Amino acid sequence: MTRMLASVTGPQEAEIALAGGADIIDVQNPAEGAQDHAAVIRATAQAIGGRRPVSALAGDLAMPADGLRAAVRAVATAGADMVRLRIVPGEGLANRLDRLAKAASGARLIGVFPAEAAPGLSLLPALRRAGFAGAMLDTRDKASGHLLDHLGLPRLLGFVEDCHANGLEAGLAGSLEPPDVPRLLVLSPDLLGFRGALCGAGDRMGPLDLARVQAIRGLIPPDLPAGGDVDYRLLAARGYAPAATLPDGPVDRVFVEDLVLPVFIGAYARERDAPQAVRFSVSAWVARGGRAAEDMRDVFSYDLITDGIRLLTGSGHVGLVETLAERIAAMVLAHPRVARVMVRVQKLDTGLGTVGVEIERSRAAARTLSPPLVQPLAEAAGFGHTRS
Ligand SMILES: O=C[C@H](O)COP(=O)(O)O
Repeated sequence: MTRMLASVTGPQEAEIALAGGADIIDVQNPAEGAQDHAAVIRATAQAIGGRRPVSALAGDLAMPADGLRAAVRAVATAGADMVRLRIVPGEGLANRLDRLAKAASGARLIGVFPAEAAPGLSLLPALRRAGFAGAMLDTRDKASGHLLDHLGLPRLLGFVEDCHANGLEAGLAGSLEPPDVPRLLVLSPDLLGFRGALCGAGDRMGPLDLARVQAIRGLIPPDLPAGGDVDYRLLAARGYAPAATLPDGPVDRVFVEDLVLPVFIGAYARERDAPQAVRFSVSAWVARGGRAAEDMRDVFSYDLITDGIRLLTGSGHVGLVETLAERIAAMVLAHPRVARVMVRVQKLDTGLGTVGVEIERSRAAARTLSPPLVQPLAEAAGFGHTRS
């Protein structure tokens, strides 16, 4: 399950976030330098009254040890259930983790890595040993771009997997927008964090907007009730659909044409030394959700195809174009809304003209789409250990 964190400036916005369905209320002054951060946290926690967990930033891990512990204690005693600490790149950070959990007195500690710097994942085991509950990636400089501008899908998948391997929850944030949500849900993070996308005109300095909170909420499927009614429109954002929509409903062809990427591919020894240009074209015949497409919840995003290709080609050398084409087809068919897929893989640098293979694969008629519907794409496609 992925939870939605909404950053708010105080009690008033907290109520809007709550009404819009946010799972975690994060107290954060987007202008920084809040006059009395602890007082705002206390007022927000009191207003929320336990209806949702409250989170708040306490400071930087680089702060002097005594000051850091005091900041963690102040935020926790003000009522935060989750205390976020920025992790700035640098040596000796592990030494600063001592006694932080005690200072947090029961609140869950979350380390926030800046997405702009190559995140120092070697610190994850130390975070776990120090009693942290999770780690997040977030952009520190909000003018520097979106999370995905700084780190590609393979790196983000690696972050989520490394967190989980260390027993930590994994969070992702950084000027996320609605089209980012289905792409990131595929990675199965425990948390997606938002501020700018929830504010009027997408300006994180502006006031929280209920309709925008609801729009983001609608893209993140809530926990599935066991055997209860499921809103499949929500699941569609994650690429899932009820069995009833296949194979009889209307079908759209979602396509990617002529995506060219450098790929380590080929059976010759020399083809292991350098990547070569490979062109990808993919068509996916996708069951419509039974209504006209109005927003991201109604579509199977072509981003899911391009992201999957990037993840697959970033996972090491592949011997044959046929192997790569099969993996891409399996990856696309891992989305239950996809009934049929065509994959064309063309090598452009062989000196023999354009060579390659084109395959078509269909969902086996016998394959059911019964629950569990929510299965990470990365896992379903068998590339859960990729790195770039
Ligand atoms: O963790 C949540 C942050 O407040 C995200 O803020 P942002 O969406 O404006 O980057």
